[in-house]
Parts: sequence; C-alpha cells; structure tokens
Amino acid sequence: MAMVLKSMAASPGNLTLVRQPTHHLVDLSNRVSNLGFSFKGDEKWKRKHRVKVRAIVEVDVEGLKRRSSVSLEGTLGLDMVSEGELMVKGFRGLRKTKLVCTVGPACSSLEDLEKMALGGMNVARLNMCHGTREWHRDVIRKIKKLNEEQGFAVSVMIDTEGSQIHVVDHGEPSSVKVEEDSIWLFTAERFEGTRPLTVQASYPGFSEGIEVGDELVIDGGMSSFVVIEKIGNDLNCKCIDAGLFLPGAKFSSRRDGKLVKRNYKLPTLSTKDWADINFGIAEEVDFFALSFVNHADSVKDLKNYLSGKSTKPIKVLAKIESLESLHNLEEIVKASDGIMVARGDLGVEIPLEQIPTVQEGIIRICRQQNKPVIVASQLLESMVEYPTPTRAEVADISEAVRQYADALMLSGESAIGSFGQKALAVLDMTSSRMESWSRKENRQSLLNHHKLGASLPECITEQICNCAVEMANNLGVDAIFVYTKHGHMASLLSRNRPDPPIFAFTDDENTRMALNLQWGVVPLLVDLSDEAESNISKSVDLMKSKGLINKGDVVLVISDVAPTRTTPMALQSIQVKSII
Ligand SMILES: Nc1ncnc2c1ncn2[C@@H]1O[C@H](COP(=O)(O)OP(=O)(O)OP(=O)(O)O)[C@@H](O)[C@H]1O
Ligand SMILES: CC(=O)C(=O)O
Ligand SMILES: [K+]
Ligand SMILES: [Mg+2]
Repeated sequence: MAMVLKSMAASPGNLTLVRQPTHHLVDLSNRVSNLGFSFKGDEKWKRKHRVKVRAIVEVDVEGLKRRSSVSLEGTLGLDMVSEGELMVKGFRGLRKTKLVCTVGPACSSLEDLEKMALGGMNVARLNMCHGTREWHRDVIRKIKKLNEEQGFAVSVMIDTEGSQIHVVDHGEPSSVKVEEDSIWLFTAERFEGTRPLTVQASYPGFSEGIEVGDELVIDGGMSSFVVIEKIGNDLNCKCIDAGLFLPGAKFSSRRDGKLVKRNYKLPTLSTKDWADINFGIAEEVDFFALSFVNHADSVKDLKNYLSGKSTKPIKVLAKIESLESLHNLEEIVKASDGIMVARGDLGVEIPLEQIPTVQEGIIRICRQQNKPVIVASQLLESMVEYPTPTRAEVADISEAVRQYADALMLSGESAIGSFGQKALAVLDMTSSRMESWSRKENRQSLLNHHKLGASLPECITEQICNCAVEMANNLGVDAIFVYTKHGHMASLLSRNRPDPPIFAFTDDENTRMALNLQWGVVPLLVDLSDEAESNISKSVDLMKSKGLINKGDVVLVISDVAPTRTTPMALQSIQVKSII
C-alpha cells in the first residue's frame, strides 16, 4: 500500500505548515485522515481570513488509485479527522463504531496524544485509580489544546476509582506463585513489610458474609482457595487451584458453585471520588464513568449533584462491573446517559464464560433504552506487549461490532502498552471491516421497535427517526443530515443503526462532544438559525464548497422546528435532497 502526496498549495498568509504529511501517510496505511497537517497560528485568525489550504492526495488502496483533494479550510465545525476520512473514503467509508482510549504514561505527551487523535480516538479516558491530579490536569489541557488549535474533537472522560473491596496486597511488587494445598492467611490487619503466606485486604470488613467452606476465586480464576477457618475477620484458606497472585488482585466468593452476594454497604462514590468529580467539573470534562455502580440511585445522586454544581451538562456513564449491577440493570440504564461493559472487574464478579452473553444482553438493553454503550477491557490485551493481536482478540472486537456496541475501549493497550497506536489502528480497521460486512444483514429487526416515548410529541419524534432510517436504508441515500440542539434526534437515528452516516449539525459545543460516543454520528458545530430551510441550505452549500458532498449525492434531511412567532406550529419533517 503506497501513498504519495502529489502536490500542495497554501494560500498567502502567515500560516505555517509545521509538518510534512508524507511521514504519516506512509506509516499509517490507508488512513488519509492521518494527514499530519497541523498549523501554527491561532484559530480565530484562520476563521477570520477563511484560509484555504488544499492538498491533493493520491491513495493506492489495494490497487485502486483514488485522488482526493483535501481541504483544510477554516472550520465547517467538522473535526479534521472525519473531514479527511470523508474526503478519501467517501460517506460509506466512515467508521461508525467510536473508539475510546485510556491515557496513561505511554501516550500522555502532546505528540502521542496528537497521534492517537489522528488515529481515530474519539474519547480520551482518564482512570482516577492512577496518577496525580496534576498529571490528569495536564493531559486534559493538552487534549483541549489539540482540539482548539488543530481542529480535533476528542472528548474527555474521567473514570472514578470507586470503592470496591478490591485489593489484596500480598506484599510483593510482582506476582507470587501459589502452590496447591498451601495455606494462606487473608487479613485486614495493617503491618509493615511482608509475612510469608499472608495477604492484606484493603478493607476491614472484607470477609463479611464469607463462611468456612466457601471458595475464594482470585482475579476470575488466576488461583482459587477454600476457606478452612474464620478467625475474627481473618480467613485461613487452602489453595485448591494453583496459580498466581498479582499485586492488587481482586476476588469473589462462591458457595456450592454459586456466587455469594456480598453487601459491603460501601458508597459507590468515596470521598476521594467526590473530590475527583469536583476536579472534573472544574476541568469541564465531557463524561464521568462511574465505577462499581450497584443501584440507579448512585447515578441519580451524581446527576443531581452535577445539575446544581456544573454549568456544563456532563454526561454520566454507569460502569457495569458488579454482580449487583446486573440485578438492577434496567433501572441503572434508565438513570444513566450511557453504559460501560467493564469486563475486567465483571470477570472477577461473575464466571468468565458468562461475559459474552451478559455483554450482548447489556448492549441490547442499551439500544432499546437509547443509551450509548462502550465495550471495555482486554480487547487487545496481548498488544500491551506484542505488536500484533491474537486472532481471538480480533474475533472478540468483531463480535462487539456485530452486536452494534456504540464504542470500543482500549485500557492498558494505550495507557502503558508499547504499541498503543498500532492497537488503535487494529480497532479502527477491524471495526470498519466488520461494519461493512454486517451492513448486508438487516439487523433493524433486532430492535423490535421498543417504544420509548411517553407523550405524543416524544412518540412522533421517535417514529420520525425510525421511519427516516428505514427510508434512508431503502433508498440507499449517501448521508443523513439532522439538525439538533441537544442531540436527541441524532441519538434516536443512531439507535436504528442506519447504513449511511448521520451528520448531526448542532450549535451547542457540549452536544457535539457528547455525540462523539454515539454510533454512526458525525457531529458538526455550526451556527443554527430559527429558519430550518436556511440551516439546511447553508450546511449543504458549505459541505459542497469544501468538496465533501458532490453533484448526484442524495441526502436525507430531518429537521425539527420549534414553534416561532412566524410559524406557530412545531414541524418535524423528512426531506430527500439530491445535490445538484
Ligand atoms: N494514569 C495512569 N498512570 C499509570 N498507569 C496507568 C494509568 N492509567 C492506566 N494505567 C495502567 O494501565 C492498566 C490498565 O488500565 P485501566 O485504567 O484501564 O485499568 P482497569 O483496571 O481496567 O480499570 P479500572 O481500574 O477502572 O477497573 C492499569 O493496570 C495501569 O497499570
Ligand atoms: C474498565 C473497567 O473498569 C473494568 O473493566 O473493570
Ligand atoms: K476506575
Ligand atoms: Mg473496573
């Protein structure tokens, strides 16, 4: 696969091209979104002078030569990665599945973050389990700087530490081998240094509800013990399945093969979590991912807190990673703005073989309830160390895409791995390939048209979106345009997983950043007037002038016009426009 930059011309002005694009083009395969163009100089100046910079790019994808003119003019409110991708791959080539990357020491420099953004990162995740607040602040500011100065639109997510009874410290910095029949003491006692065959639990009440004869399963099966004696809060345990003890290992307990429900009455949000939430509010992040949610109430509490405390509407995602959350799933999904299937900790709490069906069930409920859903953990675990994925990992990613998850997430692969960008490229390529393959199957029936709206106007909006997607698919239109203030119609369209991409025009920056997580939605930040027709013609003209839509393209347009003085009726419509 070869890519050659043919020619490039910049209009006069004090704009500086700071990097030659060829370097990115060569090593990042067929993603011409990875153009690597970046400009010094401030955004306002560029907008004011409507600077035009065009590059002619010739791409040789599997023997098929395509020539494209890539416009880097001012801003259409379309992020530069989507714009580049649209130019080269066309409407059908846009990836629908969104990508979330955990930022850690391996990718926290400005340069690495830029490469991740170019590689298709839609959302950057910061795990508050690690690093200092200063470190996180620095990363958030770098991402915002890249967005502002280089035309990216990467959203920021803060993932809380949460208060799970988790860590069992065995006193060693690395893993410890556990021999069959060896006897170990699990204690909540705090002591300096190490004692042989002794592990410290992080919480005094860790053994509550655990009885003699129960099984302790470490990290979902790394090793297993049977409880032979209970002395106060401490447990004497015999290893019945030899294996490993990793530092910070987690455990679940089972009785007669069934999980023992443990009710530690720990708050979902600890004091430290609340401080991290305040930090996220101050830094104006876009999402909070709430760890170890057990009940809808903790989601509601946080949402209430945010509505009083944050001027910016920050979305709250609930992480499903406990047995209890599965019992309260529907309520939690209803209360949240989105869900993360946190398979890492979930695999400690439930038998591993249940994860695939649980994942599919969660995705189905999320789609029914119209909430975006992220599939997380171990998607490309082997790539933390190796430059290629296992075939099983590629199959796992493909299955999550086929199940129509909104987003896929990298954890250690990007945070600490040696091949973070490559792992991102694997996610990108695998999901794009699976999307185009499964587009041929009509999966709309899977939705069973679960009715969401309670009031008539809500039902009308929902029906319009359902019908619009059916029409768009049947007509084979190139794109769907929707004009939306809060992103509701865009998400209702996305819920139906249409064949064409959904371009969501909004004048609200927060809506734009929130839509980054929704399947198939390309959010654009534009000025919207009360005049629906003028909004439509303005955006079509802009896209045409930038060569993003062409003569002969067919676009399905959904507009939702609130009543005004001149038009006292609310009007929702579907139009089909042929570009001339
Ligand atoms: N900011 C960071 N600083 C240092 N290491 C990090 C950071 N973020 C992630 N890591 C490392 O990457 C690994 C995987 O990251 P991740 O945060 O996704 O862990 P996780 O255990 O899956 O998440 P959670 O703690 O929410 O269950 C962690 O074990 C940690 O070693
Ligand atoms: C992502 C996360 O928290 C987990 O998988 O446990
Ligand atoms: K976390
Ligand atoms: Mg977790």
